[in-house]
Amino acid sequence: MTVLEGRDLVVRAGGRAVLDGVSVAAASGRLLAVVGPSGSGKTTLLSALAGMLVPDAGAVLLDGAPLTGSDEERRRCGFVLQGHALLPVLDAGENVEVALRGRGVPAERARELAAAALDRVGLGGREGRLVERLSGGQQQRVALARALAPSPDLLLLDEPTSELDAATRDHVVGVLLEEAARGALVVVATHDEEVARHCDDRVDVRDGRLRAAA
Ligand SMILES: Nc1ncnc2c1ncn2[C@@H]1O[C@H](COP(=O)(O)OP(=O)(O)OP(=O)(O)O)[C@@H](O)[C@H]1O
Repeated sequence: MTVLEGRDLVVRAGGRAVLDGVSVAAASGRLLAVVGPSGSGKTTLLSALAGMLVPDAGAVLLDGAPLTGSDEERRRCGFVLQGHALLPVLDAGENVEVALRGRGVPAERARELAAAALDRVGLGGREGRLVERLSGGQQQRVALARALAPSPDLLLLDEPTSELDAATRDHVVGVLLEEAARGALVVVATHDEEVARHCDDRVDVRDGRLRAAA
């Protein structure tokens, strides 16, 4: 059982607290939605939980121990960040393979796993397409495939469906539920109530604080 916990997180930026004492816990086998409108603090919370942003106060604990930023921690975690951070001059398959090769997966196996991950997100057969030639929604799904492909213990996803039409969004939410069902801990930041509705748990963020669910 994996537990990721943010305790009393405070993040200050631009002269104010953009996270102001937020506590949240996510567990393996469950899909947690972090819900809130634009600017409410979702990205900041996810970045802190991912260990990419050190909070000004509070702590992030993985299985009860503070994050250390170790390679082992990074290997256990898959991310989808806003902006996707794909390599535009590589093709879709290569972008996914990079994450696998970085975890020591041999080249041929990485190719197979990348193709399978792209297929899961509805991009089967598009491995050879240059990322810079893909639509925003397709790029978003390549980023998701890259996060999923190594079967990480934790998946932290910032608005992974924001550029998708309703049918594709629903398909992707189904994939996230499958990931939780295989035992992954999945946190998804979203402003989309349709996404939140399918999640096991939710927290609502407003102006950097948690509030009771809408
Ligand atoms: N480095 C920074 N300097 C100043 N203000 C910041 C900084 N980072 C974030 N903020 C502000 O903190 C607030 C929360 O930002 P955050 O990106 O976490 O919100 P969000 O809920 O993810 O919004 P969106 O869905 O639009 O990405 C916003 O008002 C943002 O302008």
